[in-house]
Amino acid sequence: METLNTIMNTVKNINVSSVVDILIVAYLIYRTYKLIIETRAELLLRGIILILLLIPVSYIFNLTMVYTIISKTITIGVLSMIIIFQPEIRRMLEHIGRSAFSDRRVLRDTDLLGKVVGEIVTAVDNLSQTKTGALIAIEQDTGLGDISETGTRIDALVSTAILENIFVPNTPLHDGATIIRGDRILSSGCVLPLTANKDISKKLGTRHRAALGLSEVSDALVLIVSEETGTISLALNGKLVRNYDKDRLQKILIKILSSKIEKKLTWKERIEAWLKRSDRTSS
Ligand SMILES: Nc1ncnc2c1ncn2[C@@H]1O[C@H](COP(=O)(O)OP(=O)(O)OP(=O)(O)O)[C@@H](O)[C@H]1O
Repeated sequence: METLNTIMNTVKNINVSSVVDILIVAYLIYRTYKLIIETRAELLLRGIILILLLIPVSYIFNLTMVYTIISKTITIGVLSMIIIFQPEIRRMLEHIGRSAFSDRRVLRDTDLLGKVVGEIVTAVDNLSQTKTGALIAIEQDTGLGDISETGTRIDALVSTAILENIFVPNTPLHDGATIIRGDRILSSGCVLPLTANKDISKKLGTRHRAALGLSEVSDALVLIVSEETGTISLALNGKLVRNYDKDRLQKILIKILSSKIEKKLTWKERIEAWLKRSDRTSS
């Protein structure tokens, strides 16, 4: 009866600010869960939940030693988690920042997007056929300004010829990554953060590890051409997918980048884009 009264009192005290409070906390928990579930932190999270469940269990069954050890080490545990999950926490904060203040960095015109992707894909395909090692990061919402400053500024329109030229072996800019923002090549010879993921194949060297590393801390699309095999790979959100051919690569890049366009268009722009599309199909 007492419990019921407490519940009723709590329900009565709920007001707008408590609803907002609950919604914000629920959103933060959801985003954290989604981020963790996509990363190597998932197994660690399961371990933490198990340990946390031990607190009430040890209390109920009077397991004094277990209870004391877990409850006394929990503060150190939280601190360690912040250190261990630093990349994931950073990504989460960036995700939140991105949703709150969406910027206009990505290409907003479908025709231009098709052209830029076409230039990149042709370059990557040609580099793959000549087994020329390459690393290209396409910026999305996470700004890559700090990364681009580690290299040499190019600031040229994206073109197959320039991209191929950049990666010619033994030329000054071929080492490191090239960063693309919108329809421009921002800079080349950039240093990317290496992944600390121990699960990836030992056969993959630092080029692939650097691509994965950047994809873990940003939403960039990172393309890799292997110097050894000519294989084309794509790193995105901490995952590496290998063996792309020209068509598949073109499709996936258009799909991902155009989904960003749709999201960022205003209603007026959406209607204009729709009218443009129907004009094209009727003529
Ligand atoms: N942190 C980094 N940031 C950017 N580029 C890097 C980084 N580390 C290595 N690279 C690039 O990767 C090249 C070395 O590639 P390595 O052979 O180790 O990688 P790999 O993954 O085995 O690729 P490949 O199949 O092309 O040999 C370097 O010459 C440099 O251009």
